Amino acid sequence: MRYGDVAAVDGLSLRVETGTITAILGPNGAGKTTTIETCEGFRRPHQGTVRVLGLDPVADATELRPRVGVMLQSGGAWLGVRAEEMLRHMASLHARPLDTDALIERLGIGSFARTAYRRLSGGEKQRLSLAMAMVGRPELLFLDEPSAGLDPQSRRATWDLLVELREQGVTTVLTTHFMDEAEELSDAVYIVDSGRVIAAGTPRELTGADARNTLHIVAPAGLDTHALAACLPPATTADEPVPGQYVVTGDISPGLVTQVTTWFGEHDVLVESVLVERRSLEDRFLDLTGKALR
Ligand SMILES: Nc1ncnc2c1ncn2[C@@H]1O[C@H](COP(=O)(O)OP(=O)(O)OP(=O)(O)O)[C@@H](O)[C@H]1O
Repeated sequence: MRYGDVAAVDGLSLRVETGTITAILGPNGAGKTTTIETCEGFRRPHQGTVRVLGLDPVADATELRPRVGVMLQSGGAWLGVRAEEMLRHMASLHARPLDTDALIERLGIGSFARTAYRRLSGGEKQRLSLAMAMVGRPELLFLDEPSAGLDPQSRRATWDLLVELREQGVTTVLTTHFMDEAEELSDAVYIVDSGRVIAAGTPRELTGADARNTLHIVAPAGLDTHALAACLPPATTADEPVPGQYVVTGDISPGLVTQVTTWFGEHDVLVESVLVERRSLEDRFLDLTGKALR
């Protein structure tokens, strides 16, 4: 996908399994919105192929629209319409809508149900947009930054709803800047940067097995870290960046933790604390690109 000379999405390939939550994670300008809007049929790709539920999102839009719920980054409602009116209108367009009252309750829409769309706060608009995307009981949900601007309580309510929908077989594709959202909610994560997928997998795969974890040990200062490293597997490092705080990096397995604490014991050193720090998606992103997500 190009905007003039800008290649916003270039050779990006992703596949979403039915009944899962997939997160497209990346920094500003990575191409997340362009990707999702292309899947929604709002943009026609200059090259490549997009199939959504086996259909072409542009050519088969009429067939696809009733089966797909879309939450845009902004807009999607008339300025003067009241929040509840808009949601009930959306529900009336679908054959088997969700229980609108229950949705209003779950997403806390009741407190602004009679407020005109243009007067809603950012978070209120966000919650209404989410409800509008879900109310038609879609097979597939596209959510562009669903929890941007939400307070922690609304974020949690949103996550719980998405998990429930997954239990009912709904497939969700969402974009996010939030590592915890991707890590906690999604079955698959695509990390994108500069319009390309730079890593993909389950959150566990991305942060676990092949990612380097860290073991932090607090113990008396000045121990010989070279001697410690020499006892450990080849790809493991041992340092004392701050006196009395030791850091071991590598594939931190239960066996390695035992090896390290045994080494301290053999040197007659009482360890004060041992902490295993798992690499987060943010660390992984930094490893891959050298830049922070936000
Ligand atoms: N309508 C447009 N005209 C020109 N360039 C655009 C347009 N929309 C997006 N771009 C450019 O395409 C690139 C990808 O933008 P996109 O909105 O897809 O990124 P994003 O990952 O969703 O970012 P954000 O997290 O900020 O929403 C950016 O460089 C952006 O400046």
